[in-house]
Amino acid sequence: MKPTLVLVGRPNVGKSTLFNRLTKTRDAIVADIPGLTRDRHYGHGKVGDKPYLVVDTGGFEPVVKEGIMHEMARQTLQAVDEADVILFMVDVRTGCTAQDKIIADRLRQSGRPVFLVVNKAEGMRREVVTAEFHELALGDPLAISASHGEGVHELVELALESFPDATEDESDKHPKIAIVGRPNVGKSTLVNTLLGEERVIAFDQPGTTRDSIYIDFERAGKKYTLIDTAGVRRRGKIFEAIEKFSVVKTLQAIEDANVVVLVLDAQTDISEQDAHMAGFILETGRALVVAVNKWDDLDDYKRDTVKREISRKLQFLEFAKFHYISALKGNGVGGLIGSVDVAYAAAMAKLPTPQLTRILMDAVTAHQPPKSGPFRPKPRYAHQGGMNPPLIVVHGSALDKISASYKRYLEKTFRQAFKLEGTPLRVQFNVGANPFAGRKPAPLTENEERQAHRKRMVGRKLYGKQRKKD
Ligand SMILES: Nc1nc2c(ncn2[C@@H]2O[C@H](COP(=O)(O)OP(=O)(O)OP(=O)(O)O)[C@@H](O)[C@H]2O)c(=O)[nH]1
Ligand SMILES: Nc1nc2c(ncn2[C@@H]2O[C@H](COP(=O)(O)OP(=O)(O)OP(=O)(O)O)[C@@H](O)[C@H]2O)c(=O)[nH]1
Repeated sequence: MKPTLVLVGRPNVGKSTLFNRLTKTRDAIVADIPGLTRDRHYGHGKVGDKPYLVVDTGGFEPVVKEGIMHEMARQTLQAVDEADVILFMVDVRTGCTAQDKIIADRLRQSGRPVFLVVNKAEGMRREVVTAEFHELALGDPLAISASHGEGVHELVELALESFPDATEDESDKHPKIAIVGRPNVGKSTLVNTLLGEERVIAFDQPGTTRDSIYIDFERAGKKYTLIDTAGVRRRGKIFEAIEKFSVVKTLQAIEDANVVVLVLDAQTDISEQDAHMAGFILETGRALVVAVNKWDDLDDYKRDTVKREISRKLQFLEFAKFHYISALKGNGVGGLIGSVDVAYAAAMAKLPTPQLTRILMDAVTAHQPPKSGPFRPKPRYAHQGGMNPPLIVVHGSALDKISASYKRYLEKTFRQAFKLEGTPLRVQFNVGANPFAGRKPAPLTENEERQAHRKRMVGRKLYGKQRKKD
């Protein structure tokens, strides 16, 4: 198990900035707006040979009794309880505040190891920076600058001193799932239901989930990593910067995932935004499972209407499996994960060249590519060019003359033959010079040999008949 560092502190002390530096990602939204980091935020990092996990918590306002701030405080406390090391951040520019003292008390009670981190101390003398924070009684304050990177490496080394070096064992061969969708469709509820605990704040207010978070979990003995994302929202005046960021983050999460779960809301119309997001998923080539959520509360008539609307507007997602679920009640969630497994397996499938070539040749025998002018395209063999999405590269001559419909025919044939469900599939034609020119052709399989022989015999007979006639 990797040690977990948890970043705690008032809003705006620089937790997201430090988080980014520790994980070397742009995962957290950094902006000068208090309370922006609204969710727990998980990342991986490494110092020397020691890997660690980092958790960024929302701004800790322990005195708030209700509403989202209260909810965040609850989440923070949960993270604190799970921490191996707590990095308690304070801000030298605001000095030691009453709130810092309340948090310090709470952290002392937790009994976890706490390092007191004084941030925004770039270019300042250490003694000056740390003096006033001794009163928090959490040991020697450590001065850093998260944004300039000063003192950060030393801080992490110190924090991880008592943890052993890594023995590289964790294999990453499990699905990374991004849960995406418009605000309020029920992403957080779905994540909660999947995890069986209230790890992500679910709130009835658009834009509750502002940052993406990465969560490892196990279900039925299988490992998964879940990426929960901020919803894509319409432009508003005040939060425009944040919204833009959220869109980017959704897109990044899709890129980062193997399998995307697109959540739709059955109780509102399929919007352009839904379709745009679906289009983007398709473009990235990620495997996809669609969750039509809030299926409870709908009568049969409405269900019919929704299904019809979906098949009309999202026709281009026909490769994906659709699940009609209630994240709130937990209905259909098991089946959804089943489809994630299937889609992941398809996205990562290994397609051996001999098998691909055989399927290709059978397809060509059954139905030849139509002539284009004087040319008849002649596919000869195929190999796999990539995964997630599976890419099949077809070689042969005059392949640039292959029609779109013939391409679709080949796609369909490969998809069926390898049972590739839930993932886009790309077929590409190599129209460049034939790398096998001048070489011996690939050896035929036994079956192909037999078929070729039969064809030759038939040809000879026909030719014989023709000659007799002549
Ligand atoms: N001068 C200086 N500014 C910093 C430093 N670290 C962070 N900041 C700035 O402080 C502001 C808040 O930083 P964030 O990382 O968003 O703070 P946070 O604690 O995650 O805030 P919440 O998301 O509100 O909880 C941003 O404007 C940062 O650029 C630093 O080391 N020096
Ligand atoms: N009836 C019904 N309501 C649901 C279901 N799933 C979620 N909701 C409700 O929909 C609202 C929004 O749910 P969230 O999980 O916060 O939605 P989200 O997509 O994470 O929203 P953002 O954080 O804004 O992006 C909440 O009031 C949920 O209780 C469901 O299956 N059925």
